[in-house]
Amino acid sequence: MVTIHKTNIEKAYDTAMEKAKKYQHPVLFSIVEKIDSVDPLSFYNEGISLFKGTRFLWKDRDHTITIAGLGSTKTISTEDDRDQFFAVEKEWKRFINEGVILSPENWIGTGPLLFGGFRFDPLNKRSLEWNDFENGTLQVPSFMLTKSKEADYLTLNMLCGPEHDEESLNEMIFLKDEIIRKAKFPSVPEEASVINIEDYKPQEWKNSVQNVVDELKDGEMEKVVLARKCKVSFEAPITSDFVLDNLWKQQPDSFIFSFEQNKSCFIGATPERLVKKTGEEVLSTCLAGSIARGSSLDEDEKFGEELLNDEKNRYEHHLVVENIHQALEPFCNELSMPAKPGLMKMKDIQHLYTPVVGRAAAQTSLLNMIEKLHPTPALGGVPRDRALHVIRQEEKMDRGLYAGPVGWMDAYGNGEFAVAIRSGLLHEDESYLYAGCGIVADSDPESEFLETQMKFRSMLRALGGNIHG
Ligand SMILES: C=C(O[C@H]1C=CC=C(C(=O)O)[C@@H]1O)C(=O)O
Ligand SMILES: [Mg+2]
Repeated sequence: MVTIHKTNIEKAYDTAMEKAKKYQHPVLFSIVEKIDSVDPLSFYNEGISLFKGTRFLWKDRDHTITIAGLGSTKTISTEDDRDQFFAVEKEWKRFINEGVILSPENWIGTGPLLFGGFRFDPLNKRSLEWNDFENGTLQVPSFMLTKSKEADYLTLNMLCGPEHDEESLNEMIFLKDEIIRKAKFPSVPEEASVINIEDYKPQEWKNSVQNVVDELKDGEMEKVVLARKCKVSFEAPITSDFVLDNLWKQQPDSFIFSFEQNKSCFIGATPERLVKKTGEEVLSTCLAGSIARGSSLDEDEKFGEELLNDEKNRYEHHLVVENIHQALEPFCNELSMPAKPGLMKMKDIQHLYTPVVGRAAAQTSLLNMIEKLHPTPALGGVPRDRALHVIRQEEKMDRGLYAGPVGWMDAYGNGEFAVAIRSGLLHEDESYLYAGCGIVADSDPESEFLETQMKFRSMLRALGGNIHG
């Protein structure tokens, strides 16, 4: 990777051309600049005519960064389940090392950046609705807005090679300026109307929970997370812009993500961080154990206290804490977490929550940690492989990217991946929503079912479904 700290575009472009000649294939050319403030939703919406099917948006739950991408300069996808994280890392490193980045400073989340997600279980049978996504699907956008607390930045990524000329560079720069100019006008996404919401075989799901409880009572497993889906149909095709706009307003304290691929979009607002890396600093989150929000402040506090002292939920949570600690320990010089969980309150639900903070050892990458962390017992179970086997048998569905890692990483090793729950797949005039819960030997099928209903609410509301409050 050559990083040029001069605003000399032509000189940098010539360097990229020389590299392309040397490697005998096109290489990445990336330009980063500071820009005046642009609304990320307007930027995303501005891409609807030229870039629909290749857009993404990410906002973290701490409000430190928002990233929106349009177009695809490079796609890295994995078909093979073996070593998929290693394969992505290898291809990504090669791509950025061969390229040229023209950036005044190496700002976090700017320049070439890989955004995408991984299927929850690459070994499970695929179903048709997930056809637009591979096991791992990641992309480097062509135009990207990064909004941090300090400033807004615009990145232009393109391939430059023997068959590309300076004209394509000028065209890209012209297009970039046009997008920024037009994104200054606020966007108004097209509304959608829900015509039907269908729960998939609720009784069968409750029976599956009972089967799993019976198996857990035998004592060979400790926890299995079972999920179910529902299908929402619309009068006309639904755009991700509409759903994103709603999530943005309704779920300010969640990670918000949207990831378009061809005619599909995987979208959601999740409270759960898998792992974040900024320089050496590592953050992860244990999130498991749930209860409703109260209808008054008093009731809400009472529910919170109940959750903090509930043995079944504490056990559900404890298994996640233990597992995340074990997974991260080999990668971190320091690792700490509070002795007891606290509460994380979302609009429709509250959870037991334990933050984990660490300092990464040299050479540790985000993907190294994801490989060991995923799936945590908040989405898989304990022991992991046995639980995954039971999930395949009992759920009888394809989770796709639901409950998988979704997020980004930049060329400097910073990045963040969330656990893609409270999410759904949009496809033309249909949408599939997914929600699951941690089953332990004490679980009751009826209350677990009610818990999944609470977890559907955020997406149903964002789709325009009839939810009160
Ligand atoms: C599997 C989901 O939630 C997980 C995360 C938090 C709490 C959970 C629970 O209490 O069961 C789940 O482990 C979901 O939202 O689909
Ligand atoms: Mg639970």
